Amino acid sequence: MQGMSGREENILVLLRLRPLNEKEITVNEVPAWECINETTIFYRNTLREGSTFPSAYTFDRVFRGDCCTKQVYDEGAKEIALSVVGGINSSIFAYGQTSSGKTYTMNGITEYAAADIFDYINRHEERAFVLKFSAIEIYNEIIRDLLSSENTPLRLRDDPERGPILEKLTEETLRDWEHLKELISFCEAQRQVGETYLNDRSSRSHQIIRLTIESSAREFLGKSNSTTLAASVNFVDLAGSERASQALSAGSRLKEGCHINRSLLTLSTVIRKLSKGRQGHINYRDSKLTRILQPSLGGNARTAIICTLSPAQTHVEQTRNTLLFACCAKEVTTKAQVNVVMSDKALVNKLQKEVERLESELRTPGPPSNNCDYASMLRKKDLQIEKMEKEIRELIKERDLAQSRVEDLLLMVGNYQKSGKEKEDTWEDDNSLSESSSIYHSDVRIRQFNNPQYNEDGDSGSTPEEYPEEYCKEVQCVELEESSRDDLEYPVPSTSDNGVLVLPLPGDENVTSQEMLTPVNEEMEDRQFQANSTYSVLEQRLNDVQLSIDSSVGSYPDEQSPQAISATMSNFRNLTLTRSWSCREHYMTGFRTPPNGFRTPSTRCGRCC
Ligand SMILES: Nc1ncnc2c1ncn2[C@@H]1O[C@H](COP(=O)(O)OP(=O)(O)OP(=O)(O)O)[C@@H](O)[C@H]1O
Repeated sequence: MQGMSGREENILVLLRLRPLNEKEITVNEVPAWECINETTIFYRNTLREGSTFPSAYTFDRVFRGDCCTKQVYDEGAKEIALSVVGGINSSIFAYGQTSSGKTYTMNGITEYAAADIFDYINRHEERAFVLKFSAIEIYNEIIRDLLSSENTPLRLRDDPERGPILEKLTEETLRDWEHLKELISFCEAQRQVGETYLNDRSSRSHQIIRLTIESSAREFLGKSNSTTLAASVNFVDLAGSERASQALSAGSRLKEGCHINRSLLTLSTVIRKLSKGRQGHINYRDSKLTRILQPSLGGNARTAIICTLSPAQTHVEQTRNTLLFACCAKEVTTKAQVNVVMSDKALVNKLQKEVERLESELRTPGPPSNNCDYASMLRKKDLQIEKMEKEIRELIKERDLAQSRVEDLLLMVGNYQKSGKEKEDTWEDDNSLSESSSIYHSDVRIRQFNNPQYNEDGDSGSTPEEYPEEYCKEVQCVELEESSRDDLEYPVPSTSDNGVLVLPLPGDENVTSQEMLTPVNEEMEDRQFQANSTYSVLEQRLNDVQLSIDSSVGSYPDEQSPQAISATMSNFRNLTLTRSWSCREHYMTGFRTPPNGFRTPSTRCGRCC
């Protein structure tokens, strides 16, 4: 059974003052209580007695002695009782001292409510209804089935879903109104009633008549989506509290009175505790009555309590007790909910879907949610690293290109220096321009580099074609490696204040630009400067990207999957910096540049970097 969460509401508390009965009139009782309006009852004798008790009490509704039970039902209990047709459990109680009119009231309320339920069923032909009747009494703390002639006590057990359950309780499905009347009469005959001084027909037990209504929309009957509303309404006629001295009870009556009072005391305690909130232990289990009524007292049912009063001055103390109970009860809240029962088909359908879902989960076990996060994080980081690696490759290319331009410029400078005023070209290769970027003009001629390290014999006339190996640029192939990052801080050509290009040479670090180079024309200087700038910028960018990768990899959580980490690290290791002298610059044949005279540690191999 599923419950749709409902709103919290207070127990409805109604007060019914009965008229003075014959006995009371005989002894010249005068009414001590008066209903001064629809919600307030007033004690007339406060001033005369100088009582410290309040003289006025206010409730949801109070009914004078001349109000009929129909009015009490219509203006008080009806709304609560009929909640049952909408799938909400409800309970109507009558509480009060002996002979105050509980049975009188509840008999009428039960009949009016049942009549309204029948009427509702007749007016709603679109729904199929099943109406069930059951009745019990609690007599001397023993639960009896009032529909059974056997005197076997019923066992009460607690069901975690349905609450308190009475085992083997007879439940009659009602056929019609006559059938209901028949059953009510049968229960009445079965109930423990005894004569006391205060009441000729005093109820010696608590009686609970229960009507259970199940309804389903006819159009969905037998279909998989069929659901049923199911709820019960309890009509509770409590035994009345009594003073042995007033009831003049003895023997079995006295014993009954003790049980009645004890269970009523438990009920009062439960109500008092509930009225102060639900903190702490609520002693429902102290009596069968409170155990059975638990859902109606602090649970999911709508509840109305009709407190019945005798107006006689002789009962003023019991009346005050009842008023005190009523005051506590009006503070108690319940949270009514609609009870929906699924049809067997709908239930099977729902369970089948659940089984399918679980099976598919088993087939494709997903990682726990945090692993899932890590996996997506890893994927993201891998993509980031991949992108950065690409960027590095491009930067290396650009940087190498810039480096080669620097070298070309140096070559040109050397040639200028060597050829002096003759300005005689020793060789030229227009192809060299093919790989040059836009900083070169087409009319720039590349001249032979005049470095004794590579041209010891001074054979300036040798062409690249004649010495292919010598002209191959054997460069430092630098692979990224954290440990050798310092190697990236190599000397780069710079321009001196007087406009000469300063190029440090290996093994001759003190050689000045003047000794090495002669001033070149401004255009050459500009180009050299641009090349140097580009080169430095590229170096810086390369470093930045490397640092970014370092931080990306470093930010991986420790719990990453080992495979993913090792894959990432292997990518990363491919970028480690190592020196290699075996790599030859890829443009060695196409770009016929003479070997330069100094190592350029920043020059990297285009293949493996
Ligand atoms: N509102 C009323 N109007 C007229 N008569 C009433 C009213 N209430 C009760 N009576 C009469 O008072 C008498 C006692 O009523 P009832 O048996 O209902 O009291 P009770 O509270 O159920 O008592 P107990 O606890 O002993 O069973 C009955 O004869 C009943 O007809």
